[in-house]
Amino acid sequence: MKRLFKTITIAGSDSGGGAGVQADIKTFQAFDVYGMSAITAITSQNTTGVSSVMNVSPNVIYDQIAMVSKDIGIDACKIGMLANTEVIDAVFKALVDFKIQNIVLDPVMVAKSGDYLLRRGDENSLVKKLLPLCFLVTPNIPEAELISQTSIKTKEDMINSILEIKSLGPKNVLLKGGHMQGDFLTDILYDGIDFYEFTSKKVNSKNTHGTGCTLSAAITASLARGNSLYEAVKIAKKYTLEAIKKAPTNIGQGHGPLYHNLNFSKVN
Ligand SMILES: Nc1ncnc2c1ncn2[C@@H]1O[C@H](COP(=O)(O)OP(=O)(O)O)[C@@H](O)[C@H]1O
Ligand SMILES: Cc1ncc(COP(=O)(O)OP(=O)(O)O)c(N)n1
Repeated sequence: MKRLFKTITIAGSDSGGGAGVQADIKTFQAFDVYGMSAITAITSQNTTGVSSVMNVSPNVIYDQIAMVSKDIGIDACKIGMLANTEVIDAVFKALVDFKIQNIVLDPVMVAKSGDYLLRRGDENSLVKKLLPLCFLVTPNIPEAELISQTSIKTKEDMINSILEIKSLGPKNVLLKGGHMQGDFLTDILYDGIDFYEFTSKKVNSKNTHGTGCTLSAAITASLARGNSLYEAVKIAKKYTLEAIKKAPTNIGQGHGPLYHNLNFSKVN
């Protein structure tokens, strides 16, 4: 009988299917882990932007996490869109109450379309409450600039920002370089001792909606499967790059989604 590793995404729904819970569940499937969700918000979204958002009540978010924790169990947990401080508080309580481990936080703040997904001014709640609980936090460049209160233009700036973020409590930091200029993109991982660089050629494509969600969900799935953090990031980068390269060209008029249907169940 087959046994599956169990993962949850605590994130918002993207009606367009390219980011949020939809991207995470597709990614979990590609890694052959059992995917569950605690939906934090319903966004009316397509490849061009977000038109409306309905936040799920903090009690219901807590309850979703409680129900799957008590019955099914969670090997690794990805956190994406949390809309405001009340939601952050409910998620914090559930993570503590149910002693959830292997927490990967993608500190989602603004979508590629420019729409705010976390209420402006509530970033500090995310930092203060959730960062200390995280096994890994995966900011992009603008998120890292905001969290570390530094400006990032160079690799040295990336390192300084990472050190600042690490001092806020997460066990490990992965600063994604997708927003940097140049033909090559470098993500930098810091485990408190060493820095590891993951560099790949930049794919010239506008179909990159949901790259951050996909990467963090892939890391979560790979951790659940028992890989080390370094291996998990390496495999997740490979998956995300492949998914960008194979992105379909007929989905929407704006930033289209990635191609998630890759079999990474045997990649270790
Ligand atoms: N055009 C691209 N070509 C190759 N890799 C990319 C490209 N854009 C982003 N990535 C990679 O996708 C991941 C997500 O990056 P990033 O765009 O920085 O995050 P976010 O989607 O949260 O803004 C990173 O590993 C980054 O290096
Ligand atoms: C519901 C929801 N969650 C997260 C995002 C942001 O996703 P991300 O992977 O950062 O990709 P872009 O939106 O920046 O392309 C989202 N849009 N919706």
